[in-house]
Amino acid sequence: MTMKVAIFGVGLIGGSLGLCLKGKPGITVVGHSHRPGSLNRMIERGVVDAATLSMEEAAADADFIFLCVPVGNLEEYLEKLYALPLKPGCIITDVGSTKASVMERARSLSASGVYFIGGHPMAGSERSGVDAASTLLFENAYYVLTPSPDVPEEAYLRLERLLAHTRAQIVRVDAVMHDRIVGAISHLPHIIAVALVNQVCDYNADNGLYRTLAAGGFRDITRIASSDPLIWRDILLSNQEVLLSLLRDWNEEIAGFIRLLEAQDGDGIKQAFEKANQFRGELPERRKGAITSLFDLHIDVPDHPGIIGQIATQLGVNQINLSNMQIIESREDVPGVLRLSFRQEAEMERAKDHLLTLGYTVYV
Ligand SMILES: NC(=O)c1ccc[n+]([C@@H]2O[C@H](COP(=O)([O-])OP(=O)(O)OC[C@H]3O[C@@H](n4cnc5c(N)ncnc54)[C@H](O)[C@@H]3O)[C@@H](O)[C@H]2O)c1
Ligand SMILES: O=C(O)C(=O)C[C@]1(C(=O)O)C=C[C@@H](O)C=C1
Repeated sequence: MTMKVAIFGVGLIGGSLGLCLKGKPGITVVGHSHRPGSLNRMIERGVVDAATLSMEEAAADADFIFLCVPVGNLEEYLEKLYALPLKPGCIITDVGSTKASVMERARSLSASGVYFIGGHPMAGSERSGVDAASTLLFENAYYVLTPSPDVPEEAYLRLERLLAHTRAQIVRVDAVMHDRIVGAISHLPHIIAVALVNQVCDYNADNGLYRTLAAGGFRDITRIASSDPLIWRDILLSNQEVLLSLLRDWNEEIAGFIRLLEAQDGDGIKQAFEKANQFRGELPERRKGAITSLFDLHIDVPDHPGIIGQIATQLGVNQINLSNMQIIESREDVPGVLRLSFRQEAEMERAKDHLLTLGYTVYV
């Protein structure tokens, strides 16, 4: 039996979902766009089986409908969809970065036999559009679902089964709680990144050295300032109350630093860094890649061409099965620059012994 999945808004997130679902047994993916120019691109990019400008055509007989449009357009899409004849049992879900407002609107629109389950994959990028879509975007990320209490468990489980193709971990969260949490760990950081870049720009635009010298720290903390302005306008407006309260707390945090500096309180500054180090060190590491591996080695390798090939060859010659290999771009959380992953602990131990005898520095 074939399942039809309709995706409205085939950009970064919609396109990535398409890549995860298209070609899976029994699944057909249809993409909808409001712009004629986008249809060919989504087909060329291979994220959907078919593309249409017609909402009716996309929604007809769909088993699942994903709304992947900007947050500010979700309500309008919901209203239009609920006015169409939808397949009984159809599940409508969204990927919007806020959940309370869309859940409320969906509640007011309910149609018999059609279920709305709010969704939000906690993975993304500062890039947007279908060209930025990736099969691996959701792998090992958390994917929040916010079903209202009247959604039958059967429907929830059906969506959960479909989303297994994303390889994300599904987590059920209350919509209001969701908005409070993502306000703090996603929306406020975007505001701060933008404010930081704008502060440097506003006060120093005529001194090119600021741009030249902007190194790792500035770039790390401001990557997300390059995010799509329209997408973020909608997200921030939709989470207004939560953000206003967080920004007041932020003012307090900054005022604390002003006081520490004015008082030349070195211990206080050190303590602030120690506290942040500890909390941040406890964040679970996110891993992306085709293979979920269990046993990892980190090794330091000298930076010269061919070294990675040599290590892979040395392991291969010794019949040690390597599952995955990753160069670690950001060294902040882990020692070593190369991660070697093994399915079996014994295999990892053999690799460690072998690499040690070859003189590498190895961390388990
Ligand atoms: N970017 C992220 O990191 C991220 C992560 C998780 C969730 N989200 C959420 O996913 C949704 C889509 O974001 P994205 O990053 O994929 O954005 P995107 O710009 O890459 O994609 C949005 C898509 O919606 C389409 N669209 C349809 N109607 C539109 C309209 N009236 N105005 C503008 N665009 C319209 C666009 O053509 C585009 O294909 C948003 O609700 C966002 O909050 C984003
Ligand atoms: O990695 C990024 O670039 C993101 O901004 C992703 C991010 C986040 O803040 O973590 C952004 C918005 C989403 O709704 C979910 C994830």
